Amino acid sequence: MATDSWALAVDEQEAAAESLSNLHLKEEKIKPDTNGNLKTNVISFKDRAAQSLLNKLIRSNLVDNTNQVEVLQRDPNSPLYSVKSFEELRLKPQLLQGVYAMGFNRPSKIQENALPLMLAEPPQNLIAQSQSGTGKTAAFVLAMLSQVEPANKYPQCLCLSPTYELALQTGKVIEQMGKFYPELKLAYAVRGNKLERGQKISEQIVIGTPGTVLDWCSKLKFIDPKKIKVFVLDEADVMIATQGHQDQSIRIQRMLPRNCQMLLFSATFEDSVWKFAQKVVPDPNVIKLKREEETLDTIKQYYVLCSSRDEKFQALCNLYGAITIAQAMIFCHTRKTASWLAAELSKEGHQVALLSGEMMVEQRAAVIERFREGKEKVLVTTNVCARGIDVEQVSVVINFDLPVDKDGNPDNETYLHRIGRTGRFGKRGLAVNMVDSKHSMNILNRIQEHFNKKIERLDTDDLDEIEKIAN
Ligand SMILES: Nc1ncnc2c1ncn2[C@@H]1O[C@H](COP(=O)(O)OP(=O)(O)OP(=O)(O)O)[C@@H](O)[C@H]1O
Repeated sequence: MATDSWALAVDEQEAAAESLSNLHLKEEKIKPDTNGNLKTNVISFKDRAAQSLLNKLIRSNLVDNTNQVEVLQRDPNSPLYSVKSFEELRLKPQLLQGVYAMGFNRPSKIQENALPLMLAEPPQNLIAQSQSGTGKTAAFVLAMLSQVEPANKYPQCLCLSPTYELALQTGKVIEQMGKFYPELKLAYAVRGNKLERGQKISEQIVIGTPGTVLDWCSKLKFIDPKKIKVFVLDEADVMIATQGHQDQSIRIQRMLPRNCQMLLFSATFEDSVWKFAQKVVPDPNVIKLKREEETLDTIKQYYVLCSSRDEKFQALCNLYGAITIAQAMIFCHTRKTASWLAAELSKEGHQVALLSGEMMVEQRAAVIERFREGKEKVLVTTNVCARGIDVEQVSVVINFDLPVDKDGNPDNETYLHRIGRTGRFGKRGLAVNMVDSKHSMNILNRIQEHFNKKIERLDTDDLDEIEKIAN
């Protein structure tokens, strides 16, 4: 696939403007409504899409996963077929070359089961759920490239992505994996990619956002939907966060021929995603990869009693004075506290990175990358930025503020995610919670009760005690 053959005639300025506004991830402020109730702090479409893009940008390889795969076959009588090598799939030679050129040696867990189903004859429909980074994109790209006939100069594979940026990321994977097909071309159906009315496009694969793809299939007739052989709906959980996308996706699906293969992928499977998936994919096979259980067993948890923000800062300095901390992540409740803390720590001579909700996704990815490389030793962040970040060297996690949900109750899930950053892969980690009021003591007690794990008190004025816990 030649790079110059790529039909990305996007109006650059418009796209860039859309990108800036779309990815400006905002932390929603919790404000009481007229009745004094706290407003729901829903994760918005923008947040989900930005988080997904961030994960893709910072991920360097497959997410480690040792968990069970559940397969629900449409025909329960057919034998379960899984592959341990790409050769077993009998891929076309150009495609096998593409796979190896990407550095893949063997299929990932989800690919072991999904690929034989997707590449079966006749092709099977599939709904697959598996956490981000487990190889879903690569799997459906392989399915599309296996079915496409480059000699036929019309769209045969259609892939829906929630945003322009996510479409581009998937496009890059198609480009890399399909590079040994010289005739293959890809078109981006995204806002700003203006084509002549009445024109039919010759690219064999089209990837785009639902609104534009719908226009291209119906109003503008650039694509003949009846000729589509593979339809992929990626990131279904992000997609359904906007009502419009759901309706548009379903309308596109209805234009496709009955024998078109339908594939849907999602990182999570709430009820709403599942309902949507069933509308889009008739007679599906279903594959789920269970999430790796995070536990707190290998993490020593402490709390420090303070009476103000300044005291919390002092306690933090005492900790740093007493023990050697390879890398630490410090969580604050608001952006303002995070900026203040980062500035104070810098004044003390620490190399600090600040991850803030007002940064764009690309900037955040760069900060995380630097932290991963060890260029900074402390990462100060608010919760919204830090989901899913894996940094192996992080030995200490500090909750400068305890995690609370929209109603001010303890957010146990977030606590687990934050603390889980330190004790990965069986390593022992240290977590320190700063408590500065009766209210936060109450939150801490409820977190202890929830996990049924004692959080010990630590006196940060007692250097001997701190040294003991570090060993
Ligand atoms: N079989 C494989 N062997 C080695 N690396 C792989 C394999 N499959 C995928 N990868 C790599 O692992 C990373 C994650 O894969 P991929 O993007 O397909 O995951 P994903 O589940 O689609 O994630 P997301 O939900 O964020 O889109 C990528 O860097 C990809 O190149």
